[in-house]
Amino acid sequence: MDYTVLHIAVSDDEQAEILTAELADFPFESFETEDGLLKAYIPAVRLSGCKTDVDALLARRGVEGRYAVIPTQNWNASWESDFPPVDVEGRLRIRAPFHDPAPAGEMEAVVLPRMSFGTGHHATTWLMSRAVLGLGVAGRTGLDMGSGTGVLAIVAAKCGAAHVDAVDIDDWADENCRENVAANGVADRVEPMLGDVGRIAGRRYDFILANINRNVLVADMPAYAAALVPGGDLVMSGFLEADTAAVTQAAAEQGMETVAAEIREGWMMIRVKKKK
Ligand SMILES: C[S@@+](CC[C@H](N)C(=O)[O-])C[C@H]1O[C@@H](n2cnc3c(N)ncnc32)[C@H](O)[C@@H]1O
Repeated sequence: MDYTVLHIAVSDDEQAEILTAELADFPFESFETEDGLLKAYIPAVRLSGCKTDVDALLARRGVEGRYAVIPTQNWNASWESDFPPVDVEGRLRIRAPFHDPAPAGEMEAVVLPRMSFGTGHHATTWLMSRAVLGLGVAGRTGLDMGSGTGVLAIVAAKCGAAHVDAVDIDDWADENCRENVAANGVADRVEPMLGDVGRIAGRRYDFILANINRNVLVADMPAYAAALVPGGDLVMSGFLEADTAAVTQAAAEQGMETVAAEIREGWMMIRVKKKK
């Protein structure tokens, strides 16, 4: 698959973070910032459907973007050289199949090298993964909304969750999630589903994981609250510190109180609980 990379010159990390958060509303799958340059990667076939809106966003923000096509390449080789396994406090290793297995006693999630979000290298995935480790999901039923590679659903299943629905709006992410769920031997407990919040109508969950973005989280909050059992946990990330109030307020309006909040590299993770 060909990818297009959008290059944007940024003045500082804060500007890079704001642009990243806004571009994450489009089907960009991966971001990196290096030497004052933000690079945002999108499957070439998906750019035409959003290029006008992306260009309008760049104009609003007063920055210029340069697009370049990256021909299909061996992402396996690229990952092997570029990405070490991700360590979550010695308790979880998120790795590709070509990395060494985790030491005995350490949990691992194997993510096949593709361009969908959720390799563990992004601060939000790291925060969410660590939250899952401490959530007490064993025997409970959960939802991973915006599942990307499926990494959070896989970690939840490996922590003993009875069943996890893994929902993503992106057909390519859904396909990648299916591969990863099978590769991790959790296909009996993780059910990948293509779609958006409409897919969870009528379903009930003990916990919900949602690493998406501020706008989707706020818009879908009533559906999350309706699907959560009383006393259930909703863990969210994908938004910046400045957006915390908007997300916690939307949760409070649906009868969910904030019980934990953490920040990593400017990105937030909060856990809210539905009142009993
Ligand atoms: C930031 S990634 C998170 C991936 C993974 N859960 C993780 O923690 O690394 C967000 C994912 O949400 C998906 N997404 C975006 N909008 C969505 C929506 N309205 N409903 C479901 N999924 C959505 C994207 O396709 C993307 O795979």
